[in-house]
Amino acid sequence: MKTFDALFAELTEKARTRPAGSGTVAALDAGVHAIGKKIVEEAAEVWMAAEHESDERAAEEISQLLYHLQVLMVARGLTLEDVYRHL
Ligand SMILES: N=c1c2ncn([C@@H]3O[C@H](COP(=O)(O)OP(=O)(O)OP(=O)(O)O)[C@@H](O)[C@H]3O)c2ncn1[C@@H]1O[C@H](COP(=O)(O)O)[C@@H](O)[C@H]1O
Repeated sequence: MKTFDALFAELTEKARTRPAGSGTVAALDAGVHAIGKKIVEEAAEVWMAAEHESDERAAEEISQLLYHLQVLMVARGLTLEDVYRHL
């Protein structure tokens, strides 16, 4: 099962190697503004799923929000340590 740290390593590598067909590369090319809008959209979907849908759907939406947060971190050049030291 993939962890938060493993996904971040994967996305960092995608940003470095820029493989064809990567949604992450496309998102990074779209920029921080577009990624930020996606985060807001996914956060709303998390809220709605948590309030109205199953545990499975809520977990799925949360995973998507975590993914888009990580894409924003990569876009800004932030590391896991940059975030973890605030936890
Ligand atoms: N975990 C994710 C992940 N979670 C969410 N998403 C993206 O976020 C979107 C969530 O979309 P919604 O369900 O809200 O659907 P949507 O609004 O119709 O989506 P879009 O039209 O906006 O693309 C998905 O379509 C994916 O584009 C993800 N994209 C990739 N990953 C993982 O990231 C890694 C790198 O992926 P690639 O860069 O695509 O190779 C792989 O391990 C993937 O499994």
